[in-house]
Amino acid sequence: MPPRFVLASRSPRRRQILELAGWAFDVQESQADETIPPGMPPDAAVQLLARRKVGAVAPSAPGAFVLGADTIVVCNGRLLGKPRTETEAFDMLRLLSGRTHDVWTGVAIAAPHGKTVSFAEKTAVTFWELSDEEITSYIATGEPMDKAGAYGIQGRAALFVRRIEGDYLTVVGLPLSRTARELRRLGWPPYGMET
Ligand SMILES: Cc1cn([C@H]2C[C@H](O)[C@@H](COP(=O)(O)OP(=O)(O)OP(=O)(O)O)O2)c(=O)[nH]c1=O
Repeated sequence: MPPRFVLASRSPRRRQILELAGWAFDVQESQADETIPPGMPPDAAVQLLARRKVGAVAPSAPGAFVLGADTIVVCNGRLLGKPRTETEAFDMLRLLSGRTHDVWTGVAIAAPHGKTVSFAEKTAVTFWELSDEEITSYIATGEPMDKAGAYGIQGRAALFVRRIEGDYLTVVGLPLSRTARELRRLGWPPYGMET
């Protein structure tokens, strides 16, 4: 039997991105601690969290490829995760206004033979200046609350973006082309299951 592929995530975006590759996969929510050790650089932090997400699911998916990912926004040396309140979302968007920030996504993949690899990708995003009214009406859409940096580039916040440098899908939560290349080295998709 060919190995299964399990996406360890509750994020609908990651599922949709992975669907672009055309592989059959299952989704399993992972409950992992998302606290980052103070002072850890962002590329290491997103890989650590992605590995934790994989580690929470892998024991219940023996013999499968298990993939987990984590996204954070870094602006002016501050690491921004998901906002806990609308006030926090406002402060994050105010910080991002008129500036260039980095979006880091870490990916971890556990292969059936027991090895786990991880990597991180970065995309730089530049926002136009945002007025307080723009920020307030964006927060009222509800879009910011489950997203790192309090915005979703794939939604209304597309209107905030002046330029990006890097893979767009790194911002949405999964750098698909790099992921596919890493997976190929680990033997996915198996012979005969290529799309
Ligand atoms: C910056 C940005 C982030 N995001 C999302 C991607 C991630 O889902 C989320 C960051 O939170 P994560 O903790 O990376 O992921 P999650 O909690 O949504 O899902 P899981 O841990 O179960 O895989 O922010 C966007 O959808 N669009 C964007 O433009």
